[in-house]
Amino acid sequence: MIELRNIKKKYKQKEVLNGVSLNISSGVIVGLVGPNGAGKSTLMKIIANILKPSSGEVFFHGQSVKEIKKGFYEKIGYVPQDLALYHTLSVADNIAFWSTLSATKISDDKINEIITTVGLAEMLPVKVEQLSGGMKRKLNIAVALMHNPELIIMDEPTVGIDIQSKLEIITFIQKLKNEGKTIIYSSHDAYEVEKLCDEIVILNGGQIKYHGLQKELVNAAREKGHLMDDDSFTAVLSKLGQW
Ligand SMILES: Nc1ncnc2c1ncn2[C@@H]1O[C@H](COP(=O)(O)OP(=O)(O)OP(=O)(O)O)[C@@H](O)[C@H]1O
Repeated sequence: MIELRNIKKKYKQKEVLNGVSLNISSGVIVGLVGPNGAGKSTLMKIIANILKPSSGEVFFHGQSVKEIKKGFYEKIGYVPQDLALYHTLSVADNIAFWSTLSATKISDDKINEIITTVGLAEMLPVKVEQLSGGMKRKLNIAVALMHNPELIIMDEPTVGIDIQSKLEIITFIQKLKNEGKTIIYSSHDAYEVEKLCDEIVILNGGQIKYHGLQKELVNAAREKGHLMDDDSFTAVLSKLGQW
């Protein structure tokens, strides 16, 4: 579904991505992991076509995203790391605003469905600034997904929230996968990456150091001789700088 060919990205003189090539199949959840500053957010923005690479190309269903115009943004949902919400507006007004950005009309049924699924139906009249951190995160996800995209890019969507909200969001993402969505998911949380992701991509030093099944990651780390405190998934994710 998504193919990255030799993506490079420099911010001024600083090289962040240095030749990233990757294929992502439909219907999988891919965990994008790596140490702080590895370039995960940069790569996700490039896939979402909201940031241009310095060189290289992204293909969506075989077509370069440079050539796909408006239709591309209808097919993807991008959940940014920073909240993209109007804090002085109500939940309902945020939904109304974001739904107008979609080229195709989003039905009230679809909006109600997603707001109910993320547990915010009772909060529609409440201003965003009065929501808890977890509720804001859920709304941030909901507004990015109202148009029912087939590819979902989520950049640390659960950062800074309590475990209960985190579990609810995990359940919601599993539901999206069961609906056949393709999801690229960045997180530093070993628990949720292990629970959610079918495949793992490790980004470090501007390059992909591993792309394979999540279940095989611990074995791969052992075979590569990475030092781990134990054989847990958490131990591998805590040492990504070694890759
Ligand atoms: N707009 C920008 N201008 C200059 N440098 C940038 C810009 N955006 C990111 N960087 C730098 O690029 C590098 C990669 O940043 P990026 O946010 O993509 O990493 P990340 O893997 O998502 O990090 P984290 O896990 O901490 O969120 C960092 O060194 C960052 O400081």
